[in-house]
Amino acid sequence: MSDDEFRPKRRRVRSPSPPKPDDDDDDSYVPYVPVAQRREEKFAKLQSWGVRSGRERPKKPQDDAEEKEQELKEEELRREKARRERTLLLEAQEVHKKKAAEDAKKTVEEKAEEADAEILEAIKSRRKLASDMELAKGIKYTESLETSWRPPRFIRERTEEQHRKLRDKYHIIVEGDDIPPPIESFRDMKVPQPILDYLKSKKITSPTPIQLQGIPAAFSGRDIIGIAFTGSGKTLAFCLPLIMTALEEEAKLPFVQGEGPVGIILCPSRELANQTYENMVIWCSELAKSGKYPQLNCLLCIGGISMSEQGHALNKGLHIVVATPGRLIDMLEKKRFTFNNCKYLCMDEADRMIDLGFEDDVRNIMSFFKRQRQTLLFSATMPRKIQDFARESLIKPVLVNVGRAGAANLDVLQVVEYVKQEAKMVYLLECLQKTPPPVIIFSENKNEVDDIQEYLLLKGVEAVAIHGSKTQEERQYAIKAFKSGAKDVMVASGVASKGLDFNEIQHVIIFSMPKEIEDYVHQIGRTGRSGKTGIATTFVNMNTPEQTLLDLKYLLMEAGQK
Ligand SMILES: Nc1ncnc2c1ncn2[C@@H]1O[C@H](COP(=O)(O)OP(=O)(O)OP(=O)(O)O)[C@@H](O)[C@H]1O
Repeated sequence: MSDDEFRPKRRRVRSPSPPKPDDDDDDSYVPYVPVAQRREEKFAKLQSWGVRSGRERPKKPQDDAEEKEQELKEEELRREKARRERTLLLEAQEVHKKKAAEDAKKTVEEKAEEADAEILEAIKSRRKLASDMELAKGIKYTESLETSWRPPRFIRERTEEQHRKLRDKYHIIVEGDDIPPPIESFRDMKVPQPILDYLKSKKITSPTPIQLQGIPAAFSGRDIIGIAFTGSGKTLAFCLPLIMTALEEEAKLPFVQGEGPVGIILCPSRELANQTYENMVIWCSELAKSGKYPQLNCLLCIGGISMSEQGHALNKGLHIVVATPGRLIDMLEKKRFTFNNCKYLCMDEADRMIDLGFEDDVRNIMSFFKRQRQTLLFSATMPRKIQDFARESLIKPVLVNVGRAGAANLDVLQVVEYVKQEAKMVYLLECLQKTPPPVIIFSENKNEVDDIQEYLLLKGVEAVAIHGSKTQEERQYAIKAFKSGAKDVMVASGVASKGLDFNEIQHVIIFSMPKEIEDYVHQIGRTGRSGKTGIATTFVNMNTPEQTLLDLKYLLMEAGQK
């Protein structure tokens, strides 16, 4: 008998099956098995015969079935995990191999340079606006998204010099490569007729400077950083391109339930989201009413409203979502809809979205995108560091700047008054006499907002209040009452009212000066909208920080104010 034939018999000794009686002398060989192991084997054997330790309850057959099922499930999970790990490993190996092949071709200097760039890139990418997936896979898009839109021939035939002259005429500053031409009429931009008719009915007949350059750039599929003073019509500039994209996608293949959205507009506050959503709904219904365009479905995705109210929008193909970050993430995580077909992302008040607290949320939202998107960042103010950062995160962006970023609207007369802290309330009443209503009063502090409202109500002034701690209903009621003219004065905290478009505000009173000058610009921007003039009165005193006063001084000088 050879050695090979001999060994398996030896191993059999350890097997739980009893030795065969006719086994010959091979069986007399019993290798040493440590006590602990023997004990374990004995225990296992007893268990397989159904004997259990006293502490364990006797098992019922259904327990066994459950246990088996559990085991199967665990096994399946283990296998799934192993499969995933193997795929990741293979991918990593593939990337590594490719990189090694590329590296072999490079000189030492090139490699050193690349290493430096990588370190810099790693630092920057911590704050990049790209999705984690893109960052992880090193995906870098270099070309803007293609759209079917082209400017009319007569505009395409104009020279660069003619475009420049037109931009100068409207004080539009642009930066970027191959900038699409400015277009002076909505019709020449090929805006659908039903929307043209609707805009005309609202006395919106020719585009504002930000629209004139921003819309052609956005229609061309370009990423945009759009900066234009408050009340200059930015909303239309970023909503119309999304409508056009949605129409184009719907024409290719109509959306059915579970598909969409095509694009998303992110806003920093519920009120702003609500306002933009309402505009979107009107424009889309004008299109559908005409019978020449399909119905585009919009969803408002903000905290404080129940999703069942919005259920109807999810029962059909979804085209447009207007959202605040928190609720949007919630909906995406719950898979109420996906970004599989989403190719348009616009952030309103983008500087605030990136700078203040929302950054992680924004990055989280980015991680849901599965394909290249067109990204648009709009705001009245855009600090340089955010501009630079945004520029790096976008693809071949076009920067459109109407008036210096952060500059105040020149249609607002800015008055700054020294008012002692304890005299503010009383002076406020006097100040309200400067103009007829409607008037907005801003304070940075929620309690102060409540105190001012209470004081005004006591003095017989019809005032409503809005700040972050009010419920959604209270906030909506206040906005509605003020917009409709039922209330003369709105007292508001800066954050809650940013970007809101109220009709013909005569006077903005800044009861307590915000620390950031950008917030001041947004607040005074509630008046002097769409070409009308307004007054802003700001109270300052010993409590106002010196830096804030200096910023204010430069802003006033720049705006040519006293
Ligand atoms: N081309 C236009 N001609 C006349 N009015 C317009 C035009 N475009 C928009 N408007 C009107 O101007 C007002 C302000 O527009 P919008 O709210 O878009 O300003 P904004 O630039 O977004 O301001 P903010 O920075 O405060 O959010 C709206 O009532 C809008 O209907």
